[in-house]
Amino acid sequence: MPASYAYLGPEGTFTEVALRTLPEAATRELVPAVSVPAALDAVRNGGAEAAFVPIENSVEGGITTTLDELVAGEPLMIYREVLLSITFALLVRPGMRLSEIKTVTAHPAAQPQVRNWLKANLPDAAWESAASNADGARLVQEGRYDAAFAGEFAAARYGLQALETGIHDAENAQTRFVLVGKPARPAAPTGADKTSVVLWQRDDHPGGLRDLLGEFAVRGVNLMLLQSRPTGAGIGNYCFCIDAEGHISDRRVAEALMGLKRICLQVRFLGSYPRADVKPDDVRVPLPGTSDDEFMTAADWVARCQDGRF
Ligand SMILES: O=C(O)C(=O)Cc1ccccc1
Repeated sequence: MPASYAYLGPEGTFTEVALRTLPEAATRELVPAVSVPAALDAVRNGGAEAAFVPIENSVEGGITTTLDELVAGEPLMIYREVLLSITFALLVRPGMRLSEIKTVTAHPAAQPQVRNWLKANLPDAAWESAASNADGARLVQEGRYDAAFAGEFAAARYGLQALETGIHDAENAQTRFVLVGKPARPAAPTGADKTSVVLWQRDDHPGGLRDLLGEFAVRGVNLMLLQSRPTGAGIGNYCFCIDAEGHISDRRVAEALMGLKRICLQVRFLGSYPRADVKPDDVRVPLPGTSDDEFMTAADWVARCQDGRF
């Protein structure tokens, strides 16, 4: 039996479409999970080799269920990311008219992407959250709700009809998905990589967050995501999920992480993996003084000073 990837199901989610763009998915059994935690649990308990889940969208930011699952529990690591452009279709049972729709459903992350459309077209419809967009389609098929926002491709799978397609409040809305597995050696650097970490401050003091960000800034490491999440220890207690440009094997990234390890209460490494948004050729050159060579030359000079050989 081939190794399996768990994904946010049921069949017909955007997550499944994004997963199928990965070449390695073709050689795995793809197993739908009822939720993001269920998909990640399958990895933690050895039931699946990896899980594929949404983590961020360009309209609302981080998908908090996924971030919170990666922040806590047995450590997991991100190995790949996929970006997918998202537009929604309004799916109904055949024959249902727009004027008859009283309840609509979708994944909570879909709501900010269809809010204006709903206000203009179905201002009185009640919103009900579903475990995923395809699960919303399934619930419409069962007669639980009148309409679901989902991918147009989910219509056939659930015997539904698209009353409207191409629904998107924001142009170019994209969702980012990640392939998550148990910790192991990260993939080799490609030249266009991203490193994800979670940081917990050691103590609360003025400029505390600036101190954390400064570890990246002084080494010329650009940040791509900063999302605070409550630690659960009381109001005002947050950890920080950060995506930085570069790979942990880049000296400037490694040195930034060493700096953070020294000043943070805890640092959780979530992986270094190829960026889906650019190719190695399009990546900016490092700022002056932050290339691997320059870090190595400086380290070599210190070693020579320590030896009295400068
Ligand atoms: O994959 C899906 O269908 C989901 O339910 C997650 C999601 C939610 C909103 C936009 C893209 C993906």
